[in-house]
Amino acid sequence: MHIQITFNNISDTIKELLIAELADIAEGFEETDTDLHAFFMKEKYDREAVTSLAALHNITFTENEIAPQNWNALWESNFEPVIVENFVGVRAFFHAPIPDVQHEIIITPKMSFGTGHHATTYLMIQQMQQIDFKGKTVFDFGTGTGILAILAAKLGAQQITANDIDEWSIQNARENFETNNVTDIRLVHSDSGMMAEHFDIILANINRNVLLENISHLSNQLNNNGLLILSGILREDIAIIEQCCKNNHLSLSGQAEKSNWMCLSFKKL
Ligand SMILES: C[S@@+](CC[C@H](N)C(=O)[O-])C[C@H]1O[C@@H](n2cnc3c(N)ncnc32)[C@H](O)[C@@H]1O
Repeated sequence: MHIQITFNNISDTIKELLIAELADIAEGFEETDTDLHAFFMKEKYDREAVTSLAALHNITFTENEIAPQNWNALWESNFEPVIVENFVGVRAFFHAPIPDVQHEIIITPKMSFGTGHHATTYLMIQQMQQIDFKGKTVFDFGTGTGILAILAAKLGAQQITANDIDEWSIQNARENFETNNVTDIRLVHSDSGMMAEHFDIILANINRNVLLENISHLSNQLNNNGLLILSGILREDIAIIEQCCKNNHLSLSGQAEKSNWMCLSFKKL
């Protein structure tokens, strides 16, 4: 059996926060006008985490055991194309091509995070539009579906490494690299931002705590004048992230916001 949690009567902002906070343990989400349903495999369900999130946001939830779901059918029914300005269009293979965008990315997300729907990915794509990737070495820390690594390849990056803690995401990213004809990206299954190589650009859309734990590794691996683009940060966490970056020779060079989520760019001094 699987578990379905329903968070009742919540705002769109709280829905977005919950989706991001539960992305690592939930198999999928379904939204209605007022509610959010989150689906879990029984062995991955963490009642304590769900209860403390509900208390944090001052909301209620109900919990039901349900028949096993077809997660593929769930994401297919939920996945609408995403367009980031006229720069990038993200769609599934069953959608029609998106006209008038510079780069099209085809994603089969299944259980991984990274379709551009979430503000944190959208902001990363927007920031990537400002950066010259041609001939650059790139590390995509926490690649999920591989969306950012695919975009870096399409923008002309020369050598790309992508990692994820989640074995399922590694398989899914590999599948998406093949679909998008960018198969020379190196994929690593690992649980930290520590790599042996140095990079010109590091992309990291994860969350506050994983970022704080890894900023010193990321900075050590960045070439001088290299760029670190961080997303997955809430507005109230800007100061702590900025201070940690400052302590690690990284100077804030840009920031963007969407739905209370921040994307911060840093330059290695
Ligand atoms: C918010 S998703 C971002 C996915 C994609 N890069 C995007 O921008 O949409 C974060 C990803 O980081 C992975 N992750 C979380 N903690 C990690 C860690 N300590 N080491 C490596 N990957 C991690 C998760 O499995 C998830 O796929």
